[in-house]
Amino acid sequence: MSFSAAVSISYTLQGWSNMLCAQKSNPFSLKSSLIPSQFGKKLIHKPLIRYKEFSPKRCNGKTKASILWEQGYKKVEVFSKEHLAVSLAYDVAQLSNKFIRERGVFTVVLSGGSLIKYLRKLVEPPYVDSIEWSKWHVFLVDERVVPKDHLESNYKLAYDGFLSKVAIPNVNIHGIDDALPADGAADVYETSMRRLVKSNIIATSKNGLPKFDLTLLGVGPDGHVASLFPGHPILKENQKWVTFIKDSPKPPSDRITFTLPVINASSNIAMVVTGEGKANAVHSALENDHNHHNIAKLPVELISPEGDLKWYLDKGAASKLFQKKVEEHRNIQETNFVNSIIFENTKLGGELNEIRRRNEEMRVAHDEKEKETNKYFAEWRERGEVWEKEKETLKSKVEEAEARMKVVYDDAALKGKEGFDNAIRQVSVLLPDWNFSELDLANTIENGKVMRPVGNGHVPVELKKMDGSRGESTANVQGENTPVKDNKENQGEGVAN
Ligand SMILES: O=C(O)[C@H](O)[C@@H](O)[C@H](O)[C@H](O)COP(=O)(O)O
Repeated sequence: MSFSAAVSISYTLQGWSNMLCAQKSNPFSLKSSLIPSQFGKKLIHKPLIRYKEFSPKRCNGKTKASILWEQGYKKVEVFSKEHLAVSLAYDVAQLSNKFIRERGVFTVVLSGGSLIKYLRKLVEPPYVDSIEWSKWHVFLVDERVVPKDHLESNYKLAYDGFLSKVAIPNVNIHGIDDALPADGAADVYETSMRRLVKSNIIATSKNGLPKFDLTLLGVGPDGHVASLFPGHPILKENQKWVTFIKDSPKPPSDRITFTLPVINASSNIAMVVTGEGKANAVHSALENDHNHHNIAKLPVELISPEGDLKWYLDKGAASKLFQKKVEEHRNIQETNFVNSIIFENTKLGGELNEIRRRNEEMRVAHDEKEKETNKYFAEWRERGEVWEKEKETLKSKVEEAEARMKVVYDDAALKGKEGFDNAIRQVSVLLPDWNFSELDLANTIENGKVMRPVGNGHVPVELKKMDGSRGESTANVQGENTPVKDNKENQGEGVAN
């Protein structure tokens, strides 16, 4: 099983773009759900994918999902500190099983520093009991030239924190000869490595270099790895497997260290880096443009193994990595925001234009209606004037008719029934619209009044009086034989016959 296969992660984010879709619990979560859709195009929100080789152990307790991405050949995973230890133990156990199965041994190289504490899960169940510790051979990638029980000793650090708690035989823990000075200690260490290569405990790379199964490295804030410091000449060492340094910028000054080619010959390298102080170094290693050859590279940038390389980072160490992406993301958000405003404006502009258009339509319709109404009023005014004139004409005709009727009625009053019938005839001629037929046929004179039949009785006939009002007509017509004289007197208006 290769390192990459072993590095099965609990949750994997596919590629850079999807990194932006990480869960909120993740420090790099950018809440892509807030990204506004842009003109129907939505940023695709891919769910976290559960990796096939997911191990429940990796998600125990408060451990959280991590972010993984690959940039070129580099695998980088960002964890909470707890999850980092859980994940690292799982991966180391997988590699241990793989190499022990394939080679019968597992050669592991340790650096000093904080790395040791991140191996703490290996000394707990299930690993403490399940790993074949007896098959392990442990080496130190660098060592301070101090006694093994010295507080500065990497051997002591690793032994106290890890090696003494698992069943690795002491003979398989390869520390330096602390009785020797740095140069001697480096030589002896290399010699014993050569012996182990010969006996096939340590595998050999195609360049004839020792090929360790797993090298676990820490990184200094200045970008150093092992005891290979920035700008130091031993960075160029390509003959020796193990060299020494007597002017280490990080105390103590005297150290031995694996050379860069030996480190890079490893089958697997795990870079375990935590804390914001390492963010620049991590950024240089993972995001620097490596085409700029004239810029002096940090030692960490020179880690480029034949096998697999994986970075185990915490939020602090990874904090500079995402800036470009965060910036890009922010730009996208800003662009989307501006676009959405433009879109809204355009929409509102459209709506406004529509309202203006409808308003204009209504104004035109209103004007039309007003014109029609004015025309209508003008017509009616005109008609009214005509009617007024007609009314005047009619009035004078009515007056004329009334005057003549007066003569007729007066005459009728003088002549009684016969005179009345005569009057009716004359009035009929004068007022042809009036219906006098009933009157003609059925009128009778009762008590001196002209009556007409209604139902079983008779009612007085209404005729126009001389003053124009309606009333019981012919009050003066009292009977066929009523003397004309009396009628004339009753009428109160003498009319010449
Ligand atoms: O002996 C040493 O000083 C270490 O081997 C050194 O290379 C160490 O690994 C880094 O400085 C990171 O150390 P931290 O992880 O403690 O920062």
